[in-house]
Amino acid sequence: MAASTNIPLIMRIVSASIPVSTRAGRIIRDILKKGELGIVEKAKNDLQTEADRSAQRCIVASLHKQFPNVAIFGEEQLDPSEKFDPNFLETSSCDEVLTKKCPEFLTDAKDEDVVIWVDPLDGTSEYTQGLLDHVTVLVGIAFKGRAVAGVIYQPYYNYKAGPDSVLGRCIWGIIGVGSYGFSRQKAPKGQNIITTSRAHSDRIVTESVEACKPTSIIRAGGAGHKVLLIIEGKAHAYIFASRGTKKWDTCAPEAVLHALGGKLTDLHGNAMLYSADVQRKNSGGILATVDNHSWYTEKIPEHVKETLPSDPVPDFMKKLEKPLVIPEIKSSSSPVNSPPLESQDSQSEQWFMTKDVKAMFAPNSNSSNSDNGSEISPKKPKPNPES
Ligand SMILES: Nc1ncnc2c1ncn2[C@@H]1O[C@H](COP(=O)(O)O)[C@@H](OP(=O)(O)O)[C@H]1O
Repeated sequence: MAASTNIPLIMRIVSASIPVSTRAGRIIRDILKKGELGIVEKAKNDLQTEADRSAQRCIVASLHKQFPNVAIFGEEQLDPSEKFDPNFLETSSCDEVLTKKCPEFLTDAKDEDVVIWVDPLDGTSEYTQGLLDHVTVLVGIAFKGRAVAGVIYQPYYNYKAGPDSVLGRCIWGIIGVGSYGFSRQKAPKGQNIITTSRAHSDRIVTESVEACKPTSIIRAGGAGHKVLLIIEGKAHAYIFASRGTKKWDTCAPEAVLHALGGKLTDLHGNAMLYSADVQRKNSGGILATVDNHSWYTEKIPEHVKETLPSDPVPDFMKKLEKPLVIPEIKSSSSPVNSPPLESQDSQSEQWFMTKDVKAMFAPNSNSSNSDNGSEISPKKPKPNPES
């Protein structure tokens, strides 16, 4: 049953996104089982399957039905005339979320403050190659342009563990509430394990990883999966010196990581921006860590940073009132140790309030991009993201 509207919006969206992403995960498994993947090459090295399409239809239709005035952006551009099977609508909610107290800075979130970023199948390339634990479903929730909550469903979690194991798991997090659904582990002491892309690597990606002096490198698929490697202590940092990922790849993982005291930023250490009018590409690359974030940003070569500038600040952020500091999340409250690196981060996150939240829905003047994904936006700004 859908949650009562007395409950703060962000809590209701997270509560709804857990069964929705779980359902999408089931769709992904069913399609692979049938073996009819319907692979389309959207661009060089960028695949889409029937699982991406069907999972997105389920997620977007289900969330839109429950939150008709919230903007939703999905990775896949789908044919709107295609019939949607109402059996794939999921409108239940997760009670566990609703028992948590909404953090104060999110209690008054209005429909127009919120954007939902959906990657129905992160790790598509790995899905087609049978590397199934790399696959995740990502539902990220942004408030006033920043990632604040996320759901990561891993449909093939436990798939090698035998027929008696429960297949799939759901990880979720809200900044100020915490992250749930996984077992947090320490990254090994005395090592510096770095994870990066396996399918979209190049010379610059490798050079940037090497500059951070890894003791070993894990080349893995999916932004969601790589953030899970960090929060479960299998890697110390996720580094991707490329503009290849988009907002739907990072919003949910960023929020889950941030909610437990970690950080996901661009390679400069600057915040990712997730309002409706941002460009879709993460043009400044990705750096995700639980500890020692600034140690890594300092190690990235300057010439790499020059080729990967931070996202341009969208118009609405330029009209900000004074920055608002939100509760700092302490990673030390959980058993995570530092990599063998010298400095500790002490930067506190800064959050911003806009004078006029509607401004964040204004179309932006950036150039267009053929890879916009799809949009359901009740305030009908035609986002015009830059490539
Ligand atoms: N050069 C590139 N071109 C297209 N997509 C890219 C890309 N680099 C990264 N991505 C996308 O970013 C996500 C994480 O990449 P990776 O698995 O290589 O770490 C994947 O999303 P999807 O699997 O949802 O398409 C991947 O397709």
